[in-house]
Amino acid sequence: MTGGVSQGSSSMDSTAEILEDNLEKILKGEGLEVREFDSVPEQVKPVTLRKSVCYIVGAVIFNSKDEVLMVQEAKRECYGRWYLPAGRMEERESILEALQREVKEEAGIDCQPITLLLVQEQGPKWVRFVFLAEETGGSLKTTAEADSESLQAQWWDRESPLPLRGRDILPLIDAGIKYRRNPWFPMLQPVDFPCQVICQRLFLTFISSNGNTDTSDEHRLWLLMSSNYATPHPSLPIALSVNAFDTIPRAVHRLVKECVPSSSMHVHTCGILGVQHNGRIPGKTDGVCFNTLVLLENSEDGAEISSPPPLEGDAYRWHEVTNQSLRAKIIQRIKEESVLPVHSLY
Ligand SMILES: C[C@@](O)(CCOP(=O)(O)OP(=O)(O)O)CC(=O)O
Ligand SMILES: [Mg+2]
Repeated sequence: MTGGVSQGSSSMDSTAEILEDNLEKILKGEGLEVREFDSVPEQVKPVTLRKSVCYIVGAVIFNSKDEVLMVQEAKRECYGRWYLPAGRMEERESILEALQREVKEEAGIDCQPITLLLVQEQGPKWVRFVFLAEETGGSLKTTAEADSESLQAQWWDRESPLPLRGRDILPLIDAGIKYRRNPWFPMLQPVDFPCQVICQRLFLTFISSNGNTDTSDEHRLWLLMSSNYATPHPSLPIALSVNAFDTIPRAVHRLVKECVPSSSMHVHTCGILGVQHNGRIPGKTDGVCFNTLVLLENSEDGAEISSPPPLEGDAYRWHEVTNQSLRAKIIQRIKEESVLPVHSLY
């Protein structure tokens, strides 16, 4: 969260307004600067592409006959087998530039992203950004154009037999079909914000449960806020991935464990609201900030809970969202799971 610090009641309103504006931005998939590490640069080791982090992009592209674009691999270890156009990001690339480069190199096709479809991760050492994209030009790579990137590209009807490099692409294709039939979350593109680490900005919510009623306007909703003084305004907490295997849920659980002593709480990582990356300066902006929607639930079924669990220490506090429209939006995203899925492969 950015902006000046203000004092007094009127400025309290401006603080609340700025906070609500920032929450709305995150909900819309927009980005916010990550300023939390500005005051403690020594505590944070920037990540470096292809050394401490590896990002992969993959494209699910359909033609008018609902066939999916596939490329035949030229690599020795998977020679002649078929896969989605996919590959590792290179230095100074944005995520979208990597997507378009890989599809062009491997399939000969120009493409535009429709939306991020899925993020798969095993911690910073392996993060795969899967896109639903559409063909905008170029021409299918033929065997006469075979090179080290691929042997050729073809449209696959998804039924005829095809020797695959890996069956891991089948659920990715299914996700593309499902999204085209029923876009269950708003289209989402990465946004250009520099970040030196891999972290999650937690949109961590707690919803009061008053027994059995299910009308959203009867629920109260709180967000966990950080009292981090490096940022001029109340800000959402940032969970840092601290090693190569630190997946998003692990980093989230660790932060919650730090501040919520209550053991009857279940932490549900709902999914991703936004992806912030820049990548322009190797070793300085190779990080990604995932704006992540998390729900803290009381694990005792049916318990009537009217307020969030107490917090340990003063690093965090609960902020009740009293703006009814904003509250309803947040509750709707949670109930409908209307977020970019993140599959954390342990
Ligand atoms: C890494 C994959 O998702 C496939 C994409 O990477 P490539 O092996 O095709 O890399 P490039 O040579 O850059 O195209 C498979 C995996 O196991 O991670
Ligand atoms: Mg590849």
